[in-house]
Amino acid sequence: MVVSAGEFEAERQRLRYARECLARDREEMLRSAKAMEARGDDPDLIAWLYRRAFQLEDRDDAPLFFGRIDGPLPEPVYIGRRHVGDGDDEPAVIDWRTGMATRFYRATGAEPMEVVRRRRFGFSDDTMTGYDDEHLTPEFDDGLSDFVRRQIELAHYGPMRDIVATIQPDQDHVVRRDATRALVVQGGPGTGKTAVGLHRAAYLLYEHQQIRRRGVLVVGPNDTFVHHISRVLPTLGEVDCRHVSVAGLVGAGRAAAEDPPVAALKGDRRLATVLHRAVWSEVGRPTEDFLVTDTSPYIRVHPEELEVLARDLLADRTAFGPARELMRDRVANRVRRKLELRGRAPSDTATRKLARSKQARGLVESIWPVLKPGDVLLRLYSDPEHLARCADGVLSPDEQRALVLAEPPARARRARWTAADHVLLDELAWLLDEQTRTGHVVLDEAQDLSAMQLRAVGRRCAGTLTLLGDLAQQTTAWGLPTWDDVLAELGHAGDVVTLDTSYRVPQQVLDIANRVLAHVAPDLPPTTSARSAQDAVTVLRADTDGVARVIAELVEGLPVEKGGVGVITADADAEPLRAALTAEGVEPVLPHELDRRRRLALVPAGEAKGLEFDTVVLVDPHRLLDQGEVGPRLLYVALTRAISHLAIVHTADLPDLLGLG
Ligand SMILES: Nc1ncnc2c1ncn2[C@@H]1O[C@H](COP(=O)(O)OP(=O)(O)OP(=O)(O)O)[C@@H](O)[C@H]1O
Repeated sequence: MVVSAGEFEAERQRLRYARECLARDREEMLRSAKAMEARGDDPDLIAWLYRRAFQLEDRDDAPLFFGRIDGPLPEPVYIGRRHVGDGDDEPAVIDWRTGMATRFYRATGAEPMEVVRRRRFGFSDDTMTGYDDEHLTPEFDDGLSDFVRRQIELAHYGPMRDIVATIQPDQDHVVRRDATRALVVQGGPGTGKTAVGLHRAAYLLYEHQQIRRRGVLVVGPNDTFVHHISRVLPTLGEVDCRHVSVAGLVGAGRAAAEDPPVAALKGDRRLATVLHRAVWSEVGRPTEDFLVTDTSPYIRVHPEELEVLARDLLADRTAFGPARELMRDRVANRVRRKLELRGRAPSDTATRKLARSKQARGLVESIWPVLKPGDVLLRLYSDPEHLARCADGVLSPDEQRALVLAEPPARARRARWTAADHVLLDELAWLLDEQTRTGHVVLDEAQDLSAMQLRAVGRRCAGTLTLLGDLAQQTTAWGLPTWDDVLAELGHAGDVVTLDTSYRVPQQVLDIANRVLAHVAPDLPPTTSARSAQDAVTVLRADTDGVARVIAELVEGLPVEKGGVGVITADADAEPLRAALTAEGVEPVLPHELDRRRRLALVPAGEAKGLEFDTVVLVDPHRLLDQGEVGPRLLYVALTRAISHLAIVHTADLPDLLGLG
């Protein structure tokens, strides 16, 4: 960074000024909120003011501006994570999501968009350390700037950071794409899909009131990943977002284990039909008259009439629970109509009272029973004849047999539901009752979800979705083969865009990973990297009982500023390796717990997806290939977690697939 002392001081002064403006805005907002509270004004408005005040907090981890452009306006334009007013209706800092800020991200030498100079500021915590200038003349090199490269290679401790200061043009187009249809972002490892998806959520929250009102739901593959990403949106000032794992979404915190083929069957979309039939098959046929005796004259509604009312409701496809309520209203209206035909004029109140009466409730519940998801599912799993009726023409006899429990529990409360069962219970819960939906859903690692899991995500969405994923990284027995299939299950029309430049993984590491890619997904193009580092890969041979020692020496020899180390190993080897590392004095922590003192995390290959580490130690790649059909894909995922360095430690010959022989 070449910096003129006078100009640097002026920029620091500008930052101090922006902070003063922000503090003033925030104080004003808090003062208004308190005054409104004292007056007993609208609680929603007061809550909104407090939320805004939270968003205006001056945070150490998020300096008030990170960039500046000169050219489009007479005065320089400063760009930051949020708008800061100068008290005179002029912005001291503009929000990165405004149209003007687009120029900061997209201007190039060939198409400068009136920008003559782009300035990027460097910070250490909240202290400005310098800046870097790009002069957008036709000779300007649009490749990855040294500044951005340094940002990517900064030591990573703790959870994922936002990339708002360095979003690249290809990524910016995805972030700001309109949300009228669902969007699938397909991209190789490290192309920034997760980062882009989260920034897009922040962008949509800013742009669309409708999404702001209903909030954003971010769904990731597992809790480790959710911890890894959950700081990005709050750092961008967005708090109306819920982060959850796919299992957490359907309440499958603790789930029983299950054979993958049975789990895959339960994830098949045909189960939706079976469940639908199971619920609606519980609607009984009315057999008795509904006789109302507290009217004059008495009124009788015959079973055939009740059946017509029930049939109409069945045709409307209302959720089961609300349909029961509607049935009560319709029965009461039928009584009213009959009274009117006899010259009476029953009031609305009397009709409502009848609809809510014990008698009407009793009648309707005898036709339309109160059901619980667990009872419906348990009946399917424990009553082969009932299952055969509901699965007729949908599941083969063998598939039906695979679902029936050998020793079903007496009650649903005692059932040990598996992860796939929880998805079915969720489907049932939504069939039985309407639930609240979210304004926009971001689904990460979307290639791994079963049809039934996708339905669980899709039905929570009141607007559209952003799906992030990589078909080459699909490692489940139930993932769907194409993005069109995924969109079809979600019930949303959408477009697929591709990101093909990796910012995380150096080219030397990708060269190895791309050989594996040619094996696991020959139809997908190899990913190229924006970064290259000659010493990015080391291969170390170790004795079987010397792996932990080799890793301990590597960590001890690595300067703190080189960041954290993630050891990735076959799932079955994780616990023995954890014990061996602890015995060597380098006890591993969870990825989101990494810091300057605890610099080693251990991750089973099955949980490595979406994570990243400055240095990755991949232990015994041949053991990953032993993990069944998904082995080569797990290897592809594991190889591509490194930001700066990949060390492969092996105790047996390396798989040919790696081309390192
Ligand atoms: N524009 C950028 N500026 C700075 N860093 C970036 C940028 N784009 C990506 N990165 C870095 O690359 C990392 C990878 O991004 P991300 O996890 O979003 O990629 P991904 O495509 O989801 O990868 P994977 O498929 O391997 O999970 C980010 O943590 C970030 O550090």
